[in-house]
Amino acid sequence: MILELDCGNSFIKWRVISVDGAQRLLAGVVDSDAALFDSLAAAPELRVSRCRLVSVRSDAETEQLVARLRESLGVDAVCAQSASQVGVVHNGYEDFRRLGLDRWLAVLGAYHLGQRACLVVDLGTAVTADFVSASGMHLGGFICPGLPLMRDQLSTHTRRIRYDRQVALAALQELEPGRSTAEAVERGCVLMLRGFVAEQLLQAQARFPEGFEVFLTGGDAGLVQDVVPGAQVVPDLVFVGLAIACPLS
Ligand SMILES: Nc1ncnc2c1ncn2[C@@H]1O[C@H](COP(=O)(O)OP(=O)(O)O)[C@@H](O)[C@H]1O
Ligand SMILES: CC(C)(COP(=O)(O)O)[C@@H](O)C(=O)NCCC(=O)O
Ligand SMILES: [K+]
Repeated sequence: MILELDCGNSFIKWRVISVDGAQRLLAGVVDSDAALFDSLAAAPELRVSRCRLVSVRSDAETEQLVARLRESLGVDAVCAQSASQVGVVHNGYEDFRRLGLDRWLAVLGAYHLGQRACLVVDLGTAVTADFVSASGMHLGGFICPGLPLMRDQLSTHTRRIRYDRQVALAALQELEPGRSTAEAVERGCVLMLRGFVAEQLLQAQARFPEGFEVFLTGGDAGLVQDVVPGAQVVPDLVFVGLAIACPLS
């Protein structure tokens, strides 16, 4: 079995696949290393022989996780590294090492699945949009705060924006003008995300008149899905790219 990890700024997405990559056996989302090891310990008949991961966390945090994986599972995790090119896909950053590895893998995964120009939007702690041309040139992208950051900044920098988490979840049942603080903030922030995605779509239409695929991924992809009716929502997009960047021969 292969254990795959996508370590974002807020959550670790993990999954276990068969060695030939054909079957997805287990999967989960956890908010800490400790919770990851608890989930793995509770998994029935887990026999991990290989591990690969991508992390946008600090090198120290990533090294600590790799060490714990070695201790508890006896595997040496292969970590995705920055590259200026993988196959025909070229990294478009001035310094390719500065492009977030999750973005790079999502770009690789999207181009692999789409085989033509792509717009890739990843909605997590931060929201990122990346453009890839039909020939595989990554043209760069945009970064803005994601839903958790927008909502936290509002409560941190105001005195009276306060409401509880349960109320927040209920507020997103619809997007009518809010009639409570929770509704006004939650819906306002979701409309920011939706407006961002709509703008990226316009940019892709102008940049790729010959047509393009839109890929949405990340924990909040569902909140913007209907802004782009033809979009493919691929929760595992980073893992698709991880398998390409880190083949386990
Ligand atoms: N089941 C879930 N578990 C955790 N976060 C979720 C879930 N469903 C939606 N979300 C949303 O997804 C966001 C995290 O997305 P994710 O792509 O995991 O972020 P990151 O990669 O930055 O850690 C959360 O802030 C939350 O708004
Ligand atoms: C933009 C990000 C913070 C997104 O992280 P996430 O929301 O997935 O946790 C991450 O890709 C990152 O740290 N990037 C480095 C900066 C850059 O891509 O230019
Ligand atoms: K993201």
